[in-house]
Amino acid sequence: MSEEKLLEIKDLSVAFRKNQVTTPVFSGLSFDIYQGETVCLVGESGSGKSVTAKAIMRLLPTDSVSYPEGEIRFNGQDLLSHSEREMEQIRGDQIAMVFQDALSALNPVYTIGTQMVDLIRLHAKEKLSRRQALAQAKKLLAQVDIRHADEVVKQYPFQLSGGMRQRVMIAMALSSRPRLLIADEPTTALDVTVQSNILKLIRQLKEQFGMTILFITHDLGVVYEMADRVLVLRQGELVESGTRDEIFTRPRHTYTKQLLNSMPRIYFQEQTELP
Ligand SMILES: Nc1ncnc2c1ncn2[C@@H]1O[C@H](COP(=O)(O)OP(=O)(O)OP(=O)(O)O)[C@@H](O)[C@H]1O
Repeated sequence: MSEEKLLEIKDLSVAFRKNQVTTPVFSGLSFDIYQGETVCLVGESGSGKSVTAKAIMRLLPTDSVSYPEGEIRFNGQDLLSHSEREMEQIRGDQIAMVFQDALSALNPVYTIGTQMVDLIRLHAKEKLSRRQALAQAKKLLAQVDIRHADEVVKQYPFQLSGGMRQRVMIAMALSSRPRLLIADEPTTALDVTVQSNILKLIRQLKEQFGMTILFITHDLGVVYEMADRVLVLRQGELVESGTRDEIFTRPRHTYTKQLLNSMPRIYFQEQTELP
């Protein structure tokens, strides 16, 4: 991990507006993510994790959200002052996102191959033919351990299992070699074995490509497997942050302790690395 800050969030405030009533999600949220680390943002449902991710990507609905206030600096650039066009480039090339629900993120009427080829050509630095892009798509699928890429590119999203779809989403996210990957509950909908394989894959790809990861989850088991550092969010407030081992062995805040107490103890007894 380096000393260089890749993402700096300073005093970020987001509020939703409905029928002239403004409800804040958080106000004055601040945290940094350093180059090369995996930071897990953890908290119960409704605490503001997804809103944080969407604010970074500037994907919050503009009709119902008060314009986010504060600063979001990515690689030194202030994202909140970027035009939509500049953001499109950042989203495509430098920050990628993987969601929980791959089925709704993929287009149901196009094959995996067509969707990957279009995306790869869109973000390619030089002009690529469809054939060249298809070759790259198959390479990316191999990198996420999909062995029969020749068949998968011809399939539609609904024909793949949940785990396979999530691998495809990860392959698509990697296609532009992003510096930051935001993974929002990417394994929540998967069964335990598939979840564990996908988490392992994300860890391997991070090492291979030197990515920085913001990993959003409500599941402390996943945090334990993934995090270098942990941010604990409660009702829009960052109540505690620390290294993974600090959070798991010396939690300070009552809310963090409650979260840990709600985990099945057997989980941690099975982990051999726990100090
Ligand atoms: N489009 C929206 N309009 C109005 N309020 C919203 C909208 N999106 C989110 N919120 C509110 O913002 C708060 C934070 O939601 P968020 O989705 O970030 O929670 P979360 O921590 O990601 O929870 P979950 O794990 O359930 O997704 C919630 O109170 C939610 O109701």
